[in-house]
Amino acid sequence: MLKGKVAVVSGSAQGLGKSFTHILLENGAQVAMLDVSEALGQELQVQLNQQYGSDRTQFYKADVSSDQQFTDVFQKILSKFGRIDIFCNNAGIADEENWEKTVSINLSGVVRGTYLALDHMKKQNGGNGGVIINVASLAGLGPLPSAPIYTATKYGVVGFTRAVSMASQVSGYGVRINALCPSFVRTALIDSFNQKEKTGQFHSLASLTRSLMDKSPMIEVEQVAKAFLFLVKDESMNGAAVLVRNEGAGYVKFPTDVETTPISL
Ligand SMILES: NC(=O)C1=CN([C@@H]2O[C@H](COP(=O)(O)OP(=O)(O)OC[C@H]3O[C@@H](n4cnc5c(N)ncnc54)[C@H](O)[C@@H]3O)[C@@H](O)[C@H]2O)C=CC1
Ligand SMILES: CCCCCC(=O)CC/C=C/C=C/C=C/[C@@H](O)[C@@H](O)CCCC(=O)O
Repeated sequence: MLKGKVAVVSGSAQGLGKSFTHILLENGAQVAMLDVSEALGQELQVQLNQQYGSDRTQFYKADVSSDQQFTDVFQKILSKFGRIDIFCNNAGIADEENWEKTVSINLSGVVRGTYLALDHMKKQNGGNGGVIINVASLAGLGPLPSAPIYTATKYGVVGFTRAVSMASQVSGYGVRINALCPSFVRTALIDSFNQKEKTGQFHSLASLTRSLMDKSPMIEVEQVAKAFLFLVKDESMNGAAVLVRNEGAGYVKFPTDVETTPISL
């Protein structure tokens, strides 16, 4: 049970973030929801108040690519709930045309959220420790050719998570940091690969993405939420990247030595 724990989930107004919010509430936590979409966030807040009671959730509008907005909302959450134990950097987009925006949200937003959370949670600052979950993707483990920028941000999230989790452990922060890497999930974001204004110069590769989808059948948000909860609860998990596919979930075995084929120079 997570009773007495306070969680923050970014990008929680719909899709995966909404399912993470539900599973946290079902397990007893209080949840601060953060999203750039005020309409969807407020609508969800009303539903959750009816389902779980009015003291369990609070919605905050913020854009994770804005340092000012993220920091201000973080302070508001602390003022209301008094503590943060679980922090999920989930907000993300797939926009190859406006690629700098994709980097600002998918990678810089995750770094920003992780550092804000670490600063509050770490035992050296009087915090209680806790867990941070960064939402990457299968595209952070193997390339999605139609989306080089999306792929780069997700590789970045996996690399950042692995390094900062080690830094946290070695520094004795008492904060575990893990990455969640789902395959294709049935959410609004998945339509991005069909939209010319999002795919930009690689629109012609939509059929390649479709064939990858045929190989990795679509999963439902509830399947990913179970893996999310596992990473929240299992105290042995730090620096892990958990891949969630239709056939099941598992943590990635990264090589300790990089194998190379020699070349003559
Ligand atoms: N749907 C999929 O197939 C997969 C998604 N993911 C990742 O999961 C995460 C969630 O994606 P989905 O739920 O599928 O997408 P979604 O589009 O259903 O939900 C994303 C949410 O993030 C919010 N958001 C977008 N930009 C934001 C910003 N700048 N600041 C705050 N909130 C913002 C949106 O308003 C929306 O509510 C993303 O990081 C995505 O890359 C990873 C693997 C597979
Ligand atoms: C732009 C559309 C939104 C995409 C949202 C996702 O994050 C979906 C996840 C997609 C990733 C696909 C990656 C494919 C990788 C392949 O190169 C290959 O390495 C995958 C190997 C398959 C496996 O081991 O399951």
